[in-house]
Amino acid sequence: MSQLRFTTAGESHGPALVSVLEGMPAGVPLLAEHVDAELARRQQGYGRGRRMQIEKDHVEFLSGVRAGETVGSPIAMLIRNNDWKNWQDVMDAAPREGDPDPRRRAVTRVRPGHADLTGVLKYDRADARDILERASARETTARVAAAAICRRLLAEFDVRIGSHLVHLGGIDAARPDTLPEDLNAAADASPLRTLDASAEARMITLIDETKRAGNTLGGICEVVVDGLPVGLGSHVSWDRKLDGRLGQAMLSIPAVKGVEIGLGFETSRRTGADVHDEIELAPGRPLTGHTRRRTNRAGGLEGGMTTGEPLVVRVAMKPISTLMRPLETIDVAKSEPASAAAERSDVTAVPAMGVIAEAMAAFVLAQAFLEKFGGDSLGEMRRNYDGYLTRVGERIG
Ligand SMILES: Cc1cc2nc3c(=O)[nH]c(=O)nc-3n(C[C@H](O)[C@H](O)[C@H](O)COP(=O)(O)O)c2cc1C
Ligand SMILES: C=C(O[C@@H]1CC(C(=O)O)=C[C@@H](OP(=O)(O)O)[C@H]1O)C(=O)O
Repeated sequence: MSQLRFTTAGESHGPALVSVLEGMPAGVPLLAEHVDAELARRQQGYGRGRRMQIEKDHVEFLSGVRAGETVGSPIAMLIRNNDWKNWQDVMDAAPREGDPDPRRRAVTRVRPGHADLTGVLKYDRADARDILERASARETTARVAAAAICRRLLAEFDVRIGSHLVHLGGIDAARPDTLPEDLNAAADASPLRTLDASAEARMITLIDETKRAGNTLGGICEVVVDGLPVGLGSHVSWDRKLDGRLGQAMLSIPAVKGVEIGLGFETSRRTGADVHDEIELAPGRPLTGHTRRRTNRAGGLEGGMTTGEPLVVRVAMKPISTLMRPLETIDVAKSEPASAAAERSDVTAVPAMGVIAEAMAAFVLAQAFLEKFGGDSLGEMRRNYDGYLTRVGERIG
């Protein structure tokens, strides 16, 4: 079992979210503002609904951090839901049939594409609110908080994680051959987190039109990680392969339905000569053992291990399932056809999904770092890291 793990708790309209991260070494510099900066990035993105105007996510450390440094013990975090004050009576009371406020009635017109129907059947609940409160992507706030600490650890080893939106609702955003040095600074500067202003303008028009039609949109983000050393993960067992672990982490994000590493699905359409990355000597590149791939179609992974080239993962999100012009469904209380429940919703949340995908990558990579370099303190880990790179550097050349 990996030394590093996290768990989250909390309902979307409950008092707060909780995140507990265990296994972080002592000595990692950490302030609440590091976490808050990532929480704020997750809240961005044109196309989100009213909820994001209500929340201003802020972390409170309850344990594991002293005077701006981790101390090695579990780090418990609290993020309060501002919307709680508007929902407290709904969340505390049993639903009331016939109440004039629709929020106080049970959610029975289950939404196609959300967890509502499957959840009420599986957990034997009369009110789909008992399901949707936890299925909600509000939970990803707690993931981003835990991962912000993983990012702090990785930053100590000059690992940088960024993402940008490359597709929305049928419109591609151009991907420059050379990504900006600071990918997130460039992406975060625009409302949809693209690197293509002209495609983005068309996407914004599409979001506005889709909103007027009561419909929703999905899209794709690309996560890029640089600064990784060769050899994180392992080829020896299925559950140690880093590509498999990244795939699981990405697919656990609500509404994510596809993951590609490097060229991904495109590799199946090409011959080997146009897929595999030729290798050459490259003195002065310690992270790759002084070698270079002439291309990076593998996206930085071979045999379930990092090659030391940038890690490139694309993540696809389906359209949001709450439509303001609702789809047909059934009412599980009345056993009759109905229009799906719809109160408020995002039109699209793909830019936020990109930040969540970065977070999941940060967690999996921090796990892999700790497995490779171990250590109860940052200093111990650094000595192991330096020793490994020295050894790798002596192999070739
Ligand atoms: C950042 C983010 C925001 C989301 N916002 C909404 C929303 O406003 N309304 C909605 O119905 N689904 C929303 N979703 C998607 C649902 O949470 C998701 O579709 C649902 O939990 C069912 O899970 P599945 O799509 O993975 O099967 C959002 C997802 C993410 C990642
Ligand atoms: C609260 C967040 O996302 C929510 C995810 C979500 C869902 O069904 O997944 C539904 C919406 O919540 P509400 O029903 O309160 O409007 C989103 O706003 C968040 O990202 O912080």
